[in-house]
Amino acid sequence: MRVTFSLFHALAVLNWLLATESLIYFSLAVLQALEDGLKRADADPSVKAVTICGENGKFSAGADIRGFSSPNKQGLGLGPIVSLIERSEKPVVAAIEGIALGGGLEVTLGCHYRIAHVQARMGLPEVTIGLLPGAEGTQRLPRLIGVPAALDIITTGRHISASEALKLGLVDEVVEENTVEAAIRLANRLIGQPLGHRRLSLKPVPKLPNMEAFLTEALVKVKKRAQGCLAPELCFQAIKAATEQPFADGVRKERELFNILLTSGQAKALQYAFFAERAVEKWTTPSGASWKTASPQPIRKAAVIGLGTMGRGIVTSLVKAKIPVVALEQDLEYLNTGRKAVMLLLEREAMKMEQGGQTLDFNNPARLQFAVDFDVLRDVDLVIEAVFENMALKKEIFNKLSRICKPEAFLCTNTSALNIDEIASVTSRPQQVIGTHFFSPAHVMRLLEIIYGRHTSPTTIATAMQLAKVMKKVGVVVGNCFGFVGNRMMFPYVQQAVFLLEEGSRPEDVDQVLEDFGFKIGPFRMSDLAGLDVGWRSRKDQGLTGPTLAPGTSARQRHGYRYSPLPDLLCEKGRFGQKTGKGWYQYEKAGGRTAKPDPWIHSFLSEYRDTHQIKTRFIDQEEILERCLFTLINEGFDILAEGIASGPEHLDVVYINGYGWPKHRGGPMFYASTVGLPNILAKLQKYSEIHPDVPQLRPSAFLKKLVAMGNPPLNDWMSYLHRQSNKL
Ligand SMILES: CC(C)(COP(=O)(O)OP(=O)(O)OC[C@H]1O[C@@H](n2cnc3c(N)ncnc32)[C@H](O)[C@@H]1OP(=O)(O)O)[C@@H](O)C(=O)NCCC(=O)NCCSC(=O)CC(=O)CCCCCCCCCCCCC(=O)O
Ligand SMILES: NC(=O)C1=CN([C@@H]2O[C@H](COP(=O)(O)OP(=O)(O)OC[C@H]3O[C@@H](n4cnc5c(N)ncnc54)[C@H](O)[C@@H]3O)[C@@H](O)[C@H]2O)C=CC1
Repeated sequence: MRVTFSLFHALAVLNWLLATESLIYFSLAVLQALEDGLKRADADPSVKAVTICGENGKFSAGADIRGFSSPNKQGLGLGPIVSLIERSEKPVVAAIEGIALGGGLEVTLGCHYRIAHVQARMGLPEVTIGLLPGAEGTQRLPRLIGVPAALDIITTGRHISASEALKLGLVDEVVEENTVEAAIRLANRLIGQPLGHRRLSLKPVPKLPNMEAFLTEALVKVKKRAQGCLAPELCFQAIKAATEQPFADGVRKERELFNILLTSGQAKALQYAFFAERAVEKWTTPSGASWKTASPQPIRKAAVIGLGTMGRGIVTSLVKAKIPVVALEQDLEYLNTGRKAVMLLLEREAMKMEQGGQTLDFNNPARLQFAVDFDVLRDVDLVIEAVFENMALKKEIFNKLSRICKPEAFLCTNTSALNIDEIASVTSRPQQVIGTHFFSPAHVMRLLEIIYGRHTSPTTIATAMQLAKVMKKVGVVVGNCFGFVGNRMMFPYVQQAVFLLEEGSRPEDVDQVLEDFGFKIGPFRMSDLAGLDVGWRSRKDQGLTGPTLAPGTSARQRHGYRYSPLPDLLCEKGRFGQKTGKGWYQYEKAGGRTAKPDPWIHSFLSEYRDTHQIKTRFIDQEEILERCLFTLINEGFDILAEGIASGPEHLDVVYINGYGWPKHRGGPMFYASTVGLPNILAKLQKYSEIHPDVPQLRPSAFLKKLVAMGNPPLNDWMSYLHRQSNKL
């Protein structure tokens, strides 16, 4: 950031570079230089007006987030600097280009006027990193744009466009040309004019006829959206203070609330998640392939095969990303059903986009084409297969694709668990075969698990990662194993949930504990939503249930380990979840969404326990939480040890973006580090002794090693993988 002194006697401009670093966020040095520059401008009689702008076309991304966890908390001095700007007797104009976020936007609120470039984005995203705008932003913004708009921007942290900012009155002017020059021109025009009415701290908060009722209702909404996250509610409290107290008292309240958040575990977890998401972009594989050296290929046209639950969402995402797409089904009947579903999704998306001033063009056959004939795939650059989860079918499709598609085309599978190498083996181009595992609903969920096989080339991985970015998804590169990262960790979690039902819990008890922990939905609500038949089909294919099961197999054992047939029994009764109106819960109708505890399930479980002579016991919340979460985490340690993921942040990003893990708890591996690895190990050992026939409860060797090495911080875990430990 720099301060530009605009001289009165001519349009000569003195540029004063405040920071030698070209960072877009504040360091302590930038803040110091900003303060010094302002003081010098005030003291210099030849300076008549001041313009503040950023370097390299970007105003500022706010404070350096890493500074919040450093001992000398960088950025804490910004509030007084914003006041200093506001008090200046010389007009100060902000020239906003690129981004003005967090403390960056708060600086502009101290300025007397704000000019933004038409492509600039603004926002106060502190809430997303567990904080609130602590440089007096919660007090100035409501005074400028009113309480409802300020509440929306501060409690959601969303970015707004320059045109929205202009409508809200957040900026005074939007320009298409050089913003700094426009700001200097304005600054020169303002010289000598009164500034009192432009100082936000002196203005009252605009009144609403029903402020109290509005705030009461708003708090309910904020809390509902927050799902256990502290920052949105404290943002609300700070804004409420602006409506009730004079500016100085409001600022004191803002500081008090900011300090609560700053020292909370939630802020640490959310800031960890911010950097984890960026760290996974820099992918590497054990063979040495890396984002640094691999170049993505352009995708000018794509195809999706199968327009079921997943295919529909994938097509929608591709259309939204402006990639022309061919959508293919097995016959005309399926095609028509799929087409209707896709069009409905696109219409809804178009409506949402229109509200934000954007358009979505999908009625053009050059953008979206429906077909049943594989021949139309000859010119596509990339295919995403999303047919039934069946290896024989997937192999048939890949063999066909390999023969029909042009040699350079990439072949992707949306399988949720199957072996990528086996699928690739039937093609003549295994180096261009990759798993692209979307999550349901695919046009909404941000995660894209990208699974490389033994022969997958670095170019293919880079292309899939680039595709994720274009589709506005978070790509996470992982290795090939049954269930990859996400589902492999999910299996023991769901398995424990079902075992708990056998032992005495009810679906709603287990779900409640995990939802209270912060999951968007518990494991049983989630199974009902995804469809119980999906897992049933997979278990039948694995020979765990169904006609291929060896006669005489014990009902509750497979391969010598504990097995629960409960989900199979439900499917045999046609209870597939929401789609059939009955699953672990009952619904108002087939396709219904509101889960109600089902007395039928309660008596079914009771009969089941009687049949298998299981003594029902009361299971407390602690046991439910520990058995579900610690087995999931335990599997995560095995995944790391096997090199399936290159670091714990990969697992955390997968869980936050694909499985509804509460972001303010930082992901399962971060959570494990906060609980303490010795505690997790001790609990797993305890439960494993009670249930020796459940291998998933046996502590991972890597977890044991980390505990033996003294419970190192999460950042260091991977360095212990290949180190010898003589303590084991
Ligand atoms: C900016 C982006 C939109 C850019 O996105 P994109 O182009 O996609 O690039 P990225 O890959 O995301 O980022 C590139 C690169 O930059 C890194 N980075 C980006 N922003 C930051 C940042 N703010 N800090 C650190 N690093 C950042 C990013 O990690 C990438 O690097 P890599 O990881 O190496 O790849 C996007 O990046 C974005 O959205 N950034 C975050 C923006 C944000 O959240 N800003 C808000 C920050 S918090 C803030 O600004 C608050 C304040 O400034 C308030 C000051 C505190 C005042 C406190 C006063 C109260 C005093 C009370 C205490 C008193 C004590 C007492 O009295 O006792
Ligand atoms: N449902 C979910 O939540 C998730 C599913 N997946 C995976 O995505 C894939 C698809 O799953 P769903 O969409 O749920 O299945 P689905 O059963 O809803 O849809 C599959 C579609 O594939 C079509 N199809 C079958 N054979 C075909 C062929 N030869 N040619 C063209 N189309 C054909 C079917 O007609 C059907 O419309 C599976 O591999 C599944 O494991 C992955 C993530 C989540």
